[in-house]
Amino acid sequence: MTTDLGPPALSATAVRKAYGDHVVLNGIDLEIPAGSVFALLGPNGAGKTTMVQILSTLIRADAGEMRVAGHDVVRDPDAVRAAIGVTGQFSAVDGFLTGEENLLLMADLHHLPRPERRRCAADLLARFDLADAARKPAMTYSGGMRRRLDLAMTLVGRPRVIFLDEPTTGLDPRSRRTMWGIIRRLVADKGVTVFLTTQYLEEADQLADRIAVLHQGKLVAQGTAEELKRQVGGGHITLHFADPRDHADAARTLDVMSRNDQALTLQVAGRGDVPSLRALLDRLDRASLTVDGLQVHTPDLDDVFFTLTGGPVAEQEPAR
Ligand SMILES: Nc1ncnc2c1ncn2[C@@H]1O[C@H](COP(=O)(O)OP(=O)(O)OP(=O)(O)O)[C@@H](O)[C@H]1O
Repeated sequence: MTTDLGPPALSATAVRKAYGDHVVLNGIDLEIPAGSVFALLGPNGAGKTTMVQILSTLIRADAGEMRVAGHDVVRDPDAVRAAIGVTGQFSAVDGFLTGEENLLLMADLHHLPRPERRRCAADLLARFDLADAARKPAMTYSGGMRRRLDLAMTLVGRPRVIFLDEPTTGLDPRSRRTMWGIIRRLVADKGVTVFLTTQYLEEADQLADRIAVLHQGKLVAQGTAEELKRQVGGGHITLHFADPRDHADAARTLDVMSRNDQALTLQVAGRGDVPSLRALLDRLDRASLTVDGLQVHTPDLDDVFFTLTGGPVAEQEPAR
């Protein structure tokens, strides 16, 4: 399908994949505009890697139509391979080679003209903050450096669509943020399309223009982070009381979602904006009840996942 923004960078219709009677993907439809970041969100075992492997021509789907960078995945896999880059859980980095050698090897594989090889390697090492470590064997790199090198190697071929399969799994929070910055710059500078898989709701929220939630072989929701959060409805406010009598009286006065008699807390529905907080506190004041403290909880993607799947983000077995 063609949109106002030109043909999508990636489209998929009714994609299905099963291993024996184990249905991993059960009718997946996707359309990703060029130059955007798309996040496929799901817990361990949801089928994210399987989807990436199918779209990047590594394995065949049982059914479905897919186009990547304008090419049919089944009929024209070579053209798809030439247009994409994939960094996955199994890195292409050779630990015995230095960062620079890894990049030069990649430049060789892509038949870059000789003078351009060194220029390309130097440029990528600088961009990915690896210049100081360029001459050290990759096996001495930290997890974050290795991921950055892996992504840099993918860029040597100037892909138009990049698949990042769980790019920050196992990284510490600081390395994760560095990686996020790199991914954002990649899209802003080069206009490439990023297909990202993640089990981190915050990562999808931070990076993606659009998010799809994969659960038991199906996409149970698609939209921007804001749209998904809206589906969950409002947030809630937790009120803390110091006096058990105030706690009990407030529980009778207010429309309470839940109460904790040990912690002396009450949860009430509400967006937590200033007028509704003022109204809530006025109501307690009029009843001469003293609130010790309060917390506002605005809905996040964790709530979305909980609402859509009826459970927390945890390892799951796809539908059989
Ligand atoms: N070659 C295979 N043969 C049989 N089952 C497989 C094969 N590859 C994957 N699976 C199963 O398909 C399901 C989806 O796996 P997949 O790796 O796509 O999930 P994922 O969402 O990427 O999870 P993770 O975050 O753990 O990588 C899992 O239950 C897995 O065991």
